[in-house]
Amino acid sequence: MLNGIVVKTYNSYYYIQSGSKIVTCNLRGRFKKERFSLLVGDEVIYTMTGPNKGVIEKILPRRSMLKRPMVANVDQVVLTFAAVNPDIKPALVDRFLVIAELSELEIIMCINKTDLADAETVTNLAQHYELIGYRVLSIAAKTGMGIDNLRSLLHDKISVFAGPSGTGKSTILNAIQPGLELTTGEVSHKIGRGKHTTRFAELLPLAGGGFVVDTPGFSFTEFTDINEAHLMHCFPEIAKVAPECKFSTCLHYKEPQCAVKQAVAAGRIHAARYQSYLEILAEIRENKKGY
Ligand SMILES: Nc1nc2c(ncn2[C@@H]2O[C@H](COP(=O)(O)OP(=O)(O)OP(=O)(O)O)[C@@H](O)[C@H]2O)c(=O)[nH]1
Ligand SMILES: [Zn+2]
Repeated sequence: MLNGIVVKTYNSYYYIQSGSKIVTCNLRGRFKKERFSLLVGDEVIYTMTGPNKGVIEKILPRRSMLKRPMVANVDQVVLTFAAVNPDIKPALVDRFLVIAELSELEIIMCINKTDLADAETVTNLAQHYELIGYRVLSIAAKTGMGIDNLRSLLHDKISVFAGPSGTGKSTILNAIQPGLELTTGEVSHKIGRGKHTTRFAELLPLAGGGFVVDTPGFSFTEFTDINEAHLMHCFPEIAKVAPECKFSTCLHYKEPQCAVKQAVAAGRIHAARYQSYLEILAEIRENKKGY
């Protein structure tokens, strides 16, 4: 019995990475009967049936599951923004943060292209998110600044990159390990992967251990899978204060004696973050009306 991780699926075959080798496996019939969908990222036990060929005997329990893209056992999301070009849009950052929080993965924020911005701008940006409690790395993929740091955070983990277009996701990956390229938005359009073609993500192995998902996560920022009451938990600084609100059902909107609104007025919660919260709350309500 051997242990491995599914790095790719293709035509009912599963490519299992075990140490440094790849074994092509299929599933025992009983799994097919159970209609179990084995995902990239799943850990399995297999036996060899020939040179580089095997059969999957057992699927180990999943630690996590990311829906977009569908990958099991992802540990963390690296949210990439650019200090400039394209300039950081705080409201867009907040939307990405909410979706990342929904996935319940560890979040690493990367502020890239710091070579193009002045030091003070970068420090202020980083501080804004650090104060909320996020881990922020200021990097420049082009010059290599901060890349060693990021590489060490990816070690032995399964990581997915996400962030607006043009912020440097592919460049960062290439700086971390030349040749390890993300399948970017543009590329997938070029080869015609429309929304009707199923496409499964793959895991790209990192030289020192760990994997990166080959396609960026959750780029469509719509809030369909979330309810109003849960939204505050995607804003750590709001969730922290919320228990002090007069009403336990407080959505921190029009309710009286709201500790969140008081914290905003006192400057303990950033007004722009609260604004993002209200905007997303309104969107969730709008979506609900459509049902
Ligand atoms: N000056 C500077 N330019 C950078 C840096 N990182 C990336 N770029 C440039 O920014 C542009 C976009 O980089 P990509 O790596 O393609 O960005 P991406 O996030 O993968 O973009 P999408 O594929 O659209 O999602 C390219 O022209 C890169 O050369 C950096 O640290 N500094
Ligand atoms: Zn409240």
